[in-house]
Amino acid sequence: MQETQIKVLDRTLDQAITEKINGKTKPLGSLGQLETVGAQICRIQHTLQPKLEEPAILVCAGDHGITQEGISPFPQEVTFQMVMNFLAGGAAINVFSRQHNINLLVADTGVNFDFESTPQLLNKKVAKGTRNFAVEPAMSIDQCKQAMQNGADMVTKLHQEGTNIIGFGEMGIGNTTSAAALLCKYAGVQPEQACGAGTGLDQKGIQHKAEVIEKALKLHQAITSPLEILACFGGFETATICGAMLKAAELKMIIMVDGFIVTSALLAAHAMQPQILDYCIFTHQSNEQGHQHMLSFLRVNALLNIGMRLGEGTGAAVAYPLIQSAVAFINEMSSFADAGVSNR
Ligand SMILES: Cc1cc2ncn([C@H]3O[C@H](COP(=O)(O)O)[C@@H](O)[C@H]3O)c2cc1C
Ligand SMILES: O=C(O)c1cccnc1
Repeated sequence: MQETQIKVLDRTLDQAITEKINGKTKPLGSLGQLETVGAQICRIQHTLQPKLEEPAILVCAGDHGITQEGISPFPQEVTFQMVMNFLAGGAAINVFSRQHNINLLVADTGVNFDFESTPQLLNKKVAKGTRNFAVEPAMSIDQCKQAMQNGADMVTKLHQEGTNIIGFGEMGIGNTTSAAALLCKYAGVQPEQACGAGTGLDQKGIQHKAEVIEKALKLHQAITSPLEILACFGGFETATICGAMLKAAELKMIIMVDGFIVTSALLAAHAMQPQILDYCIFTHQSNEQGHQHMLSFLRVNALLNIGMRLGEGTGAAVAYPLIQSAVAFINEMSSFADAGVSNR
């Protein structure tokens, strides 16, 4: 993975941005988080006329050795079956991306299946699934770096094609366990707080998942560097998304952060380069309980909290119109002076 260097945002336009927003025909602050997001996009793009161009969502799929521990109610083959569903256009993320004209890309980052080669599926397979982190690190450092580089390459290409806003999605049976372990390591949260139902575990299942993580944390307690943590507990899709996010921020793209799994990839990226947060819009708060711990650790608020807990990038897709509204009001709304409306 080539080193990325994310710039801390230039804040010299901050006062002009605030004045522009406060000059609009509305009571101060009355557009709430749309104002915060609009200002953030102005800052990222260093302009008072922000633009969203060629929005994209990149869904990364990968399989997880940790499924051997019985931590998901669904069998591993659902990962490749859902990839087929993405390619056929029938998954939730297909529907919402079509609805909002978002360019949807799907990558095999490490699925345990031999797909027929098709231009619709980006082949970024590092291996056919990670190893079981209850026994050994999920991937080697080289594999982790390879996945991160693959993510960076895909983002670079999209950037060259004109994309300036990107969301990430994932598919990988077992990946809520991996994400929970990453949450424990990066944020110091306890397994019971980090674990949730995932695709639908009952209370006993959640307890078992927490125990699996607790044992794995003990086994790998010597591991402390951000990259080693990602390699030990992450998935190929998570590592790919981590590298992709780092590159997106370096290229000054807007990053739409989805739910629990995608935020676990961001925890890794944040541990490597904390300034990445300036480029992130948190689209929704997942109902997977650990997600609230991730958001509090990062000290951020999400735009939506509507009980979603699917992944695939669906939170990013459904929140995209709100981001469009944030940009539209900044560009199109009249000021008190233009409209002849009396200000206080
Ligand atoms: C049909 C189906 C579609 C999905 N789309 C996303 N996920 C989500 O659930 C999985 C993680 O949950 P766990 O850790 O409990 O296995 C991931 O693949 C995630 O993207 C799905 C899960 C299923 C079953
Ligand atoms: O919030 C998520 O990303 C999520 C939650 C449960 C299952 N899969 C994904």
